[in-house]
Amino acid sequence: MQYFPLFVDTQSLKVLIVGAGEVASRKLDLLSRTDADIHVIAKESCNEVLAYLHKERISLEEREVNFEDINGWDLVYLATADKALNEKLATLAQQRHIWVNVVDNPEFCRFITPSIIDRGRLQIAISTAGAAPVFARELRSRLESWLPHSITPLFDYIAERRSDVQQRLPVFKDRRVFWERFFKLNQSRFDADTPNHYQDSFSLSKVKGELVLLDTKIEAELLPIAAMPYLQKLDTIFSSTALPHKLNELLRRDAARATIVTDKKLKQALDDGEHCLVYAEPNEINRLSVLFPQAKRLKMGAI
Ligand SMILES: C[C@@]1(CC(=O)O)c2cc3[nH]c(cc4nc(cc5[nH]c(cc(n2)[C@H]1CCC(=O)O)[C@@](C)(CC(=O)O)[C@@H]5CCC(=O)O)C(CC(=O)O)=C4CCC(=O)O)c(CCC(=O)O)c3CC(=O)O
Ligand SMILES: NC(=O)C1=CN([C@@H]2O[C@H](COP(=O)(O)OP(=O)(O)OC[C@H]3O[C@@H](n4cnc5c(N)ncnc54)[C@H](O)[C@@H]3O)[C@@H](O)[C@H]2O)C=CC1
Repeated sequence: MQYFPLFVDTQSLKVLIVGAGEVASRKLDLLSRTDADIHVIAKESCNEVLAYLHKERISLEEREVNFEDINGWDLVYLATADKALNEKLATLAQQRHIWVNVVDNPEFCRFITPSIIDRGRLQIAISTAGAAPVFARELRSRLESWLPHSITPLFDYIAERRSDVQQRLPVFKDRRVFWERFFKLNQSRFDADTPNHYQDSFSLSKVKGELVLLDTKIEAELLPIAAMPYLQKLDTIFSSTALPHKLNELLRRDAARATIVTDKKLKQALDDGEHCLVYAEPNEINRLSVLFPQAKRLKMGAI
């Protein structure tokens, strides 16, 4: 992973864009939605950039850029059509520890711009590490049509209720179960039923734990897609051997890990409502599937 995705707080972030052509205006379409202070320096500006000036969203200086301009910014975008100039300014920015993006030159980028699906609090960023921006754009259009715009107020609604849920359900695990129930009932819609789904998620009866069994002979990449929701819900993973890397990638990252499990301990965890995975030799998995007939035994291509 050469490029690591992270989400930057744009409040009081100082951003400079050099160049005000088509590409600069595309970056501005995204940046203008943030809280950042944006300044543009360009000899000439296209109409789209001027529109942001007229809306007072940016400040603009129409002139040649100079080396002293690359000072005192958090982020700098270089979008002039002059390759040598962009490279020189990018090198200066790097020397001054300013994060820099050169629109047509990943080699000189400290960070790159992803394709973004903007649903308010929900932000999805897609990158191909520069390999195929058009693929990123097309994946974005598919996700855009899949995620309704009403998901924006849904996440505002949820954010306002986080502390209510924390107070009403003091145990961490109960809160997770609560949110899982809520999203199952409500899906990604926000409508008149959403408050009912919210209340109903508190009152549903306590869910039972779940045991998932996987034997060491089964390769992670051959597991069916239907197995993924089980792997993503796990509270505890029991295994006396190291997990193969590919399997580990599929498991819920913050699940607890334990090496040895007694039958008694496993039963207790299930009674406590935990989702458990046991990864062990086929003989041990055979034994456990007799002992816990309700367990889901993962197989290649099917459950
Ligand atoms: C490395 C990166 C640096 C950066 O700009 O941050 C970069 C670099 C380059 N882009 C080039 C070309 C094009 N870029 C687009 C579109 C987008 N490019 C974006 C990001 C990025 N572009 C970063 C990597 C992102 C990633 O990880 O995938 C998006 C996501 C965001 C945005 O720009 O706002 C936005 C889609 C937004 C959306 O719609 O969702 C299109 C298509 C179009 O215009 O519709 C074309 C023409 C087709 C083509 O050439 O592929 C070229 C060749 C220039 C040349 O040949 O002259 C280079 C340089 C090179 O490849 O060396
Ligand atoms: N148009 C596109 O879809 C893509 C373009 N690119 C590349 O991105 C770069 C920018 O593209 P466009 O926005 O289309 O170019 P453009 O020519 O429309 O805009 C360049 C901007 O930089 C300014 N500028 C140039 N020299 C300057 C200087 N010395 N001081 C201050 N401002 C200066 C110009 O006044 C103008 O505002 C180009 O290198 C292009 O090859 C890369 C990917 C896609």
